Amino acid sequence: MASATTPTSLSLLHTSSATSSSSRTRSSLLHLSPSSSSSPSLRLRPTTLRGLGFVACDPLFALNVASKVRSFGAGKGVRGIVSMAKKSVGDLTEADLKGKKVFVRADLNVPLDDNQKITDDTRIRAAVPTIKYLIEKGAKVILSSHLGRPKGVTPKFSLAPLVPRLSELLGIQVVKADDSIGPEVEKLVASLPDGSVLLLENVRFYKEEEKNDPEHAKKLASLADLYVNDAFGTAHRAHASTEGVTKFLKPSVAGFLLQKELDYLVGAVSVPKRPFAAIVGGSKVSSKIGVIESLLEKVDILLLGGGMIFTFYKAQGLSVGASLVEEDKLDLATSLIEKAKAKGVSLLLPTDVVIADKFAPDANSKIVPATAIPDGWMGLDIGPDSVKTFNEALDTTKTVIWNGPMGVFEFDKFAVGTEAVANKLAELSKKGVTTIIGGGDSVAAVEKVGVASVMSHISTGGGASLELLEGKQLPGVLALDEATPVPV
Ligand SMILES: Nc1ncnc2c1ncn2[C@@H]1O[C@H](COP(=O)(O)OP(=O)(O)OP(=O)(O)O)[C@@H](O)[C@H]1O
Ligand SMILES: O=C(O)[C@H](O)COP(=O)(O)O
Repeated sequence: MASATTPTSLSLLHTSSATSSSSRTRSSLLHLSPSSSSSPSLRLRPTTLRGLGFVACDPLFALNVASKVRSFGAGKGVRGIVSMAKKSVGDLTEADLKGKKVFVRADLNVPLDDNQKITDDTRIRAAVPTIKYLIEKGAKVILSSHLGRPKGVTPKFSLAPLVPRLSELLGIQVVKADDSIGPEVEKLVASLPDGSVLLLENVRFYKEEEKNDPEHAKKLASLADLYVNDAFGTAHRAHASTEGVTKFLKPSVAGFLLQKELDYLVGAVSVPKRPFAAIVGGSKVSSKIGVIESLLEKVDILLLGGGMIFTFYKAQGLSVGASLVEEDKLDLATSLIEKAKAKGVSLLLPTDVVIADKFAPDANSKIVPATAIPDGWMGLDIGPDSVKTFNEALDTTKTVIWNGPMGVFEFDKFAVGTEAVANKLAELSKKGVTTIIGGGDSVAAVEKVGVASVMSHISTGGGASLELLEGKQLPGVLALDEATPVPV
């Protein structure tokens, strides 16, 4: 169990001087002096972080890594190591595509307001390059997606509101089917001219979709000659339109968006330019255990923020007032700290926090050292000293991945730490650091700050990006055809 005593001089996290089999270098020591009345004295000893070596790659991507790594990260559009493992839509030529019916699974699961207006079209825009490539090569695109989690046919989850924006972005009128299988759809498919797009109705209107029913997959597949999966956000689901259809359609290849997501979330993360830092925030440590454990195998620096830090503080014997704590995860927090130490990863926890007297946008707030959170107050953001330290650590890096906000960024008063991280990453990105925003609320934060366009990569996946960062393999990706190996 964690010690319940408050240390007088707490080394919140120190890195190991132990050497490991990896040639990563690490050092930095974060000292916290709880006796200090203002902010704790904090010293990040000069780091000697240098990008020296590689970590072990996921087996799927081990092939040819060494030869590809030199070119990786040269900029957007680079075909990195990961995309080499799966056959790509870019491998299909005009001869392969002209006049062919191509079943494209995209993730067009976009937010709609009460008037059925799209409030964020990112996922539609992200699907455009693959569709454009196909229509320019004379293919007949049969486009499919889910929207929401309907139980049976539900008009408010129809894909109809997406047609105008899709047509506008593609520069052609997209035809919409009222179903995703059946004779009416078959008729529409038969009448498609080369270079056109037919949007099927929400594939989740059939329960067989999520059950990955083989007969249903066969019906979807019967509409087309070949298959392109570009639905990264749904690639962690083994559904009929993401996995099942691949059994009946050859070739089954990856779209450009799927490739790019894998290039960054697996490629850049497995073989990063070093030093490599991860910033992990969000509400609970329990939902990020897999991500933290997996990243500890790969990073040189790990910065933690968000609600989860209070479980770490408590595990270290600090008082956390009314802050969010997962009592049953105290041992886990301690073991993650130990693991970081053993791996030689510099794990930095915030040294000061913004506390509030209630969980509300208009709460009274103040900045206190992490060691001095009064009873009844809750930490809702990281403080300015922490931002400074995080920035200093980030200044040493060449690759950064970020998942999860630093505080309750939905309330302006407690959005400062999250926005500071977003701005820092934008600054680093402009200097050539590879910056990857790993989905979920951190994407929303980056967009709120208006720096989304400068990041190296912003994931369109929530659950899918988390699963990838946990080191899991995605069924929608695994089902695709292997690429022809490239000689080393
Ligand atoms: N100190 C805190 N106390 C309570 N909640 C917090 C704190 N810091 C951040 N949060 C909340 O954490 C939430 C995000 O946590 P979550 O674990 O869902 O992160 P995420 O990875 O960005 O999202 P997702 O899992 O949807 O991809 C936000 O709603 C934010 O308000
Ligand atoms: O929004 C998402 O994360 C994807 O579209 C997947 O949706 P799902 O969680 O309903 O499968």
